[in-house]
Amino acid sequence: MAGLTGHPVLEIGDKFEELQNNIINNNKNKEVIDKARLVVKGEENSNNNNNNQGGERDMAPPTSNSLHRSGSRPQLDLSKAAIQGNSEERDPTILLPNQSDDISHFALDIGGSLIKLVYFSRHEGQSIDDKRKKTVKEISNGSRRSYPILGGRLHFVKFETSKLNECLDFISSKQLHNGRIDSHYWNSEATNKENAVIKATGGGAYKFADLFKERLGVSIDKEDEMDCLVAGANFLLKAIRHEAFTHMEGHKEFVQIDHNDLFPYLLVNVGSGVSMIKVDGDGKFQRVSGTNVGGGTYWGLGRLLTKCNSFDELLELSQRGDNRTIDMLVGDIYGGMDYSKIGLSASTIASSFGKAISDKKELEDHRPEDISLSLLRMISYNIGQISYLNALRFGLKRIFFGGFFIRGHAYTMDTISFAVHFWSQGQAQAMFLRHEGFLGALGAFMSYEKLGLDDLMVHQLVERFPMGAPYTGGKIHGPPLGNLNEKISWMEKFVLKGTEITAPVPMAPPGTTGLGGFEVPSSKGGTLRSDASALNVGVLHLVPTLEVFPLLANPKMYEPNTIDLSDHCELEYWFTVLSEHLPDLVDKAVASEGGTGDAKRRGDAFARAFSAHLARLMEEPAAYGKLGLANLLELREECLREFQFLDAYRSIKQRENEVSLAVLPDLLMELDRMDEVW
Ligand SMILES: Nc1ncnc2c1ncn2[C@@H]1O[C@H](COP(=O)(O)OP(=O)(O)OP(=O)(O)O)[C@@H](O)[C@H]1O
Ligand SMILES: CC(C)(CO)[C@@H](O)C(=O)NCCC(=O)O
Repeated sequence: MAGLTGHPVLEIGDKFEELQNNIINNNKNKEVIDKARLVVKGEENSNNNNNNQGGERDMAPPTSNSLHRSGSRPQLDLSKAAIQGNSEERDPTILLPNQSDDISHFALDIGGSLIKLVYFSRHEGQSIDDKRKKTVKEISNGSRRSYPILGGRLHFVKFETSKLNECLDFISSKQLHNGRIDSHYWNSEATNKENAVIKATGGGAYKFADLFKERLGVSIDKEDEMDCLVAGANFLLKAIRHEAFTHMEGHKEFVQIDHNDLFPYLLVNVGSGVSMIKVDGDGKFQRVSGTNVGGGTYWGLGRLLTKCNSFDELLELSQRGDNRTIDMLVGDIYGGMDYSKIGLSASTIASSFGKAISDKKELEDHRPEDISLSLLRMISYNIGQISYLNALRFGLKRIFFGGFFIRGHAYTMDTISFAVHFWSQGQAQAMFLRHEGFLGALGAFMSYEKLGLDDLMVHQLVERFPMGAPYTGGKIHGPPLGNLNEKISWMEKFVLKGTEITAPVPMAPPGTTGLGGFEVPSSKGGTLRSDASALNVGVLHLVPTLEVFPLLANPKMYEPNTIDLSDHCELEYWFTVLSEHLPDLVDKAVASEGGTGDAKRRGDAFARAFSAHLARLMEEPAAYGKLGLANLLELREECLREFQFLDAYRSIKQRENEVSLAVLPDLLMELDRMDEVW
């Protein structure tokens, strides 16, 4: 890996004030000030009057509008990216030598029902004092420029649009609108909100523009919703390994997309309303249809009919429902018989809600559970059917479904898949996306001129799940836990609650009777699991320098996970191995941190977090996407890192090193004494 040898390592800001003064005195423009803040380490001269050290530099008062506030948007330039220093390091610093500007930090999709937010953060621990925080110098045309080192994560968060204030508070609390989360140490002017512009799409980008200006002092740069949906979908399908999956009769299967054979496809975004878009390439698409019977209809009508207080409650109700009490089946009409001549079984729904009339029952005579299921089935099936008809119109074989109505919900996906399969007689395929509801927000995020994200390859994005993931089923994302202590107390709190905490369970596959007849979905647990923002979607780590082994015949299709845990025997075996080994690993981790009381507390919290992940995955192996042994081991490492165990085997290594060093002189002498034999 190219290590940029020969380029001196620079540090930020040491000569900022001095340069700034010079520049201001020289009446240069504000852009120069921004660039001048990145100064060569070791070249600080004695005239440097800047007393600021380390983090204090961040507090430098805003003096001008930063580059990323200007009309020309920032870029994340991944060209010539390389690892800085020792490439053997576990978490080596990534250099983006051609990265000059700050990058954008967040983008929004403000829909009729939900607000989706995607934001970027630098790798944890790269604080102002971090040794890894460096810049590189490049001399071109005789002028010196320095560049910050990037590498970071994409986070996904959602809020209800009716609770816009929660979203504004979140943005405020993380200072996203000030760009502070990442850029502050090389761009303190970011606190100047004047001219700050954020990208947003969805109707709310128009509707709430004034509110954003009022509350956060930022202007909204509106991006077209369809453009964003398509850009987001294309990015996910190309850059994320196993983003798409099929879901038939309770069985989930991840699909590896061939980049050269992606287009054309039909994208169906099931939000409050439904958009159907024929996608022919990057930026090449046509909205070919839509329907106003969508997620908003299910939630709106369902709320009126069942008095549910939340979408999740309504969805949960459906799990205990029996639609046969309310739907009119073919068998109800044909005296229990199939109408096989036209391919309809007795259990096929002939008319959704049809029995509500013939039984002459009032609303209160029906169980809310049955109403919810019937409604869910009606809407999902209808969407599947219309989608297929549009695919047929344009000869498309693949249909990708996104939007938060899907919500990773087994019954919804099975119903849509069934409709597509049934009407196309198996010729078309319904596929779902793990980042289902975030297409638009991702598209808006990527619309900051050129971020370089679209150039990322599958192996350069690694998805990780935070320690809280197994616990947060069904909840809309709240403010994240800030520091280590908060994380530990959070884990302790859950243990205190004891039996109330159960690992999330999947919804059992619905029974099907073929030919369109659906039986009651059976449910293992009373609670709806797998919330899309908290569980199915992790944090995407951008590792732009990762390269696959160059001699691979087909790097794009290379699968690093040689042990596939979708095989149940493998799964059980490895889960047992990892669970049994856990106490020993905790002991080693605690010892690696000196065995202090604090280390023990962190060790306990780690064990709890990792056990919760294991329990979650044992019940739903695909909860975090396709699962291989390598993912599981990486998950364990990530958990250790979350509780600040950098190397659980450190003390063992130390001991072994000491012992080795003690015998080294003797060994060398012995080698010296040996005759050279060639
Ligand atoms: N917690 C939730 N609260 C409300 N609706 C939810 C929730 N979770 C899932 N949904 C479903 O997701 C739908 C909204 O999906 P999505 O966020 O993709 O669309 P939107 O952008 O709000 O709508 P549109 O694109 O039509 O403006 C809702 O109509 C509802 O069916
Ligand atoms: C109006 C939008 C695009 C807003 O996201 C969406 O809700 C939608 O596609 N509704 C369906 C409208 C129709 O085509 O009938």
